[in-house]
Amino acid sequence: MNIRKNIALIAHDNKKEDLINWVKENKDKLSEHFLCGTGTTAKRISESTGLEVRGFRSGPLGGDQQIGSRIVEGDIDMMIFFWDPLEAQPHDPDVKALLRIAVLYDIPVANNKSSADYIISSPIMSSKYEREIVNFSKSQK
Ligand SMILES: O=C(CO)COP(=O)(O)O
Repeated sequence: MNIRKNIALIAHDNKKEDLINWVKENKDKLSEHFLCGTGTTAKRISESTGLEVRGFRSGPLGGDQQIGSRIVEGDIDMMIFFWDPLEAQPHDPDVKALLRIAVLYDIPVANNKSSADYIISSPIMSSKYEREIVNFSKSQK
C-alpha cells in the first residue's frame, strides 16, 4: 500500500487540455493520491475526470502563491505544472516565485508531459521513497 502523496496540478490556459489528457491517462494512479491545483485547472480536471481536486484561487488571483506557501509548509510532495512557454502571463512574477520555491524545497516538478510521465512512474510515488526534508541553517531562517 503506497502512502498518499499531495500532488499539485497546474496548467496555463493553452496547456490545460494537455494536462487534462495526462490526468486521464494516469487517472488510476492519481486517484490513489490527494490532488490539488489552482482554481480553474482544479475545476476543469474534476469536471473532465471525476477526480476530487482541491481548488485554490485561480493563478492570476493568487493561486500560485497559495500553492507556494503550501510547499513551504511541507504540504505538497510534488508538482505537475504545465506552464506556457509561448505566452506571457499577467502574474509571471508569481509563476517564477512558485517555481523558485519548488526548487528551494526540493519538490519534484514536471513542466511537460514527458517529465510528468517520469514522475508518475518513478519510485518517488511509492511509500519506500522518502524525500529528504530540506532544513535551512539558522542564518537562513
Ligand atoms: O495561472 C495559472 C498558473 O500560473 C493557473 O491558474 P488557473 O488554474 O486558475 O487557470
